[in-house]
Amino acid sequence: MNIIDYPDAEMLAIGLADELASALRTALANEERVLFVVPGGTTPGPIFDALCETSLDWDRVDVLLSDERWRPEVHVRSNTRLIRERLLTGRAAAARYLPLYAKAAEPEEVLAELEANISPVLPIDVCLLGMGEDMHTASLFPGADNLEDALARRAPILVPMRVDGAEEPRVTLSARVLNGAVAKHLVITGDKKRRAVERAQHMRAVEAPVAAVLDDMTVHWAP
Ligand SMILES: O=C1O[C@H](COP(=O)(O)O)[C@@H](O)[C@H](O)[C@H]1O
Repeated sequence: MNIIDYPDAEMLAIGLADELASALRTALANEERVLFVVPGGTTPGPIFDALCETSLDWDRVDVLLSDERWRPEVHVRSNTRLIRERLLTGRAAAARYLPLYAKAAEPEEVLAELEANISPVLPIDVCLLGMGEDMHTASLFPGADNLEDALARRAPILVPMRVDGAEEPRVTLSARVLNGAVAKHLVITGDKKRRAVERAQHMRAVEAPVAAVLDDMTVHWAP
């Protein structure tokens, strides 16, 4: 992995949005449609704010989350809600959104349907991921029930994930699918996450799931 340091979160948002826009333009120059994977959580909002007014052919971009919390779109914890409010607005409103949630009590009930929607647009062209201080990325959590399936060489596209302490079930892209991306970026802020990603490089993915996606990864960090 390669780490790019920014002086603060504002510079990170501007710099990373520029880098993502440039990666999307390169992909759009070579393909009719491109697949852009984005994280949820608390970190990426300002990056989306900077990116959504960028001039590019958004109507040829498919946007997909790295993972979703099993909540209706209107719920405050829904990652889709974040994407709709902060990324799919302004010029980027022309992009096509591919949901990782469908109305059902449990993700297993609709997993095949969600996968069928994603499968034709793979592989990922540009992938942005986040990471928690516990070294989870997407919804690949240490100690989660299906982590080994999601890390397997022949993993399915989507894996439902439950972990003690999480407020709801999750659905996540598997490590195999994330690693198929042409360009991989990880965004983190703060000293704890910086130390965590550096430690993860020397750990097994079952303990530090982010380790499964660090090959050829560009990490963007600000204090
Ligand atoms: O729960 C999640 O956490 C990670 C990290 O989120 P952050 O709030 O620490 O930035 C995020 O990448 C993932 O998409 C999300 O579902």
